[in-house]
Amino acid sequence: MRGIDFLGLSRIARQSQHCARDLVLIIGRELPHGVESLFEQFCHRQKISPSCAERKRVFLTPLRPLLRRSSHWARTLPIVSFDLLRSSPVALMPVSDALAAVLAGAEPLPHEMAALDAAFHRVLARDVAALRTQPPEAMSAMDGYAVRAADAVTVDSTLTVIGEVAAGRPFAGSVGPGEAVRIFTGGIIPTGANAVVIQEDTVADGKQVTIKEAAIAGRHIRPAGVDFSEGDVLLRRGARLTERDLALAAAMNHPQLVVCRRPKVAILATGDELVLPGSKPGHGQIVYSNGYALHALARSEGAETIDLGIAADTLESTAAGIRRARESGADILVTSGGASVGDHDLVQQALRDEGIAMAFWKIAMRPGKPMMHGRLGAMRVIGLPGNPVSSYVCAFLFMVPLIRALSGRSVIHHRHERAVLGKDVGANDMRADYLRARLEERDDGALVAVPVNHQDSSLLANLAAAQALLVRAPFAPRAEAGTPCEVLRLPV
Ligand SMILES: Nc1nc2c(c(=O)[nH]1)N[C@H]1C(S)=C(S)[C@@H](COP(=O)(O)OP(=O)(O)OC[C@H]3O[C@@H](n4cnc5c(N)ncnc54)[C@H](O)[C@@H]3O)O[C@H]1N2
Ligand code: MOO
Repeated sequence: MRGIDFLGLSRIARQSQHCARDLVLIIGRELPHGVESLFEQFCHRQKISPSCAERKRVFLTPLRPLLRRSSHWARTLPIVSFDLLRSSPVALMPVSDALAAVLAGAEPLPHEMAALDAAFHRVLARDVAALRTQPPEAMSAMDGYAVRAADAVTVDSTLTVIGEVAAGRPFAGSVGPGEAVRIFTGGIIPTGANAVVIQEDTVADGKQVTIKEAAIAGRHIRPAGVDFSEGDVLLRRGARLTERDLALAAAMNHPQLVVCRRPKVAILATGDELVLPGSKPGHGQIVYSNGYALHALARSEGAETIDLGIAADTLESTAAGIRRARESGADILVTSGGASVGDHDLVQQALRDEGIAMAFWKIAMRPGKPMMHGRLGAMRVIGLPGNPVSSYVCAFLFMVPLIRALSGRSVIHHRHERAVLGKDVGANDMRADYLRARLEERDDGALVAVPVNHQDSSLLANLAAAQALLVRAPFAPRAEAGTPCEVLRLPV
């Protein structure tokens, strides 16, 4: 038997139990000879049953039969997979566990004041109550005449105009029997009047006005407080302020609002091969693209971004980039590239040298398997894979909710939407799949998700053409066009 012993197996199983799942599968690409008996010994010592019954917490199973199986449990169980042939087992963390790890302890950043004109898209740190009643008094909704309805129920009644009220210029007197006051939209209804007759329904003649359409009590009058009353809480903590919210806050008489500080996201690319767009790439060079999507995505979520440029494929250069991120006071460091297992993939080592507390490396997802996450002091680190689609998809799935949580937003998760498959998809393996898909609308209004033909994680043209990620759970069975599926809409 290669590479696995009793202690190794125990370590794997202990690690697998740390992911706080009710049920865990330990999966080997193939099970080395003898591992079953080790597993039985392990289960015996841990007092867990190695058989397939419902009470068990840990299963050992070879991958192939599992993939062939389409029974309910194989499709729906959370999976932690370990390569049993390696002496140091490597876990692929389930997406939901990885997201929980990224979001662990992510509290809203400290509060600050923002003037209204700088508060667009900021996140409220406190509920906002109205400082006044709106409108503060009954107001006219139209240009016309404020009257006592009882005096103007008959067509052709003639009233004496005793004054005028415009927005901001109230009428000091009161309207008595047989009297009217000329009024304009936004004018305060004078005492005594209880209706407005619009000017199109009147004939004016000097100080006299003749009513051509019977008045109705309350007509064209906005009662005091019809919009809101002093003390009403109309904007809630955690809301990202829209332009409509800003107008409302202004009407509530708030010149500034208490918001959460924006997260600072530092972005560090790695790779000797990268050259900037517009240059003349040499043989084997690749045009840098990931950062453009990452900066824009982070900013559109309300973060401030810091560009740390491109580190060379050396530990020194990568570590220098990481230190610049710390010096800049970044809340989040996002690296791209160098996350995998190649000789030039140095990000993990550089982060470890800088003292990172690594939470995970490798997720059971496609694209994006080699993503890593950890903390360097207060700074959260998301190590994205270099492939452009992997880097974007991971940023969308993990960086965005983290930015939202630190920004203080009450809704941080992407919304899964129901759709139907636009074409057949094959059975999935142990990694959750995030297929780039176009969205179409069927005649009956149903949303149809059509996965693009080529899903390779280097294909930016396909990513740009997609409007959604079609989510396929680990071990999802083959599914035919027309069957329900779940999608995450990509930002527009
Ligand atoms: N033996 C294995 N090889 C690979 C594995 C594995 O498990 N075993 N995983 C594959 C997967 S999945 C991914 S994803 C990639 C990720 O690798 P890295 O994070 O180390 O990325 P790089 O090697 O640095 O780059 C990959 C690819 O992307 C290009 N790149 C990188 N940064 C940028 C950028 N800022 N703009 C545009 N393009 C970029 C880079 O030039 C490479 O072509 O590893 C697989 N390999
Ligand atoms: O999983 Mo990697 O992210 O395919 O390219």
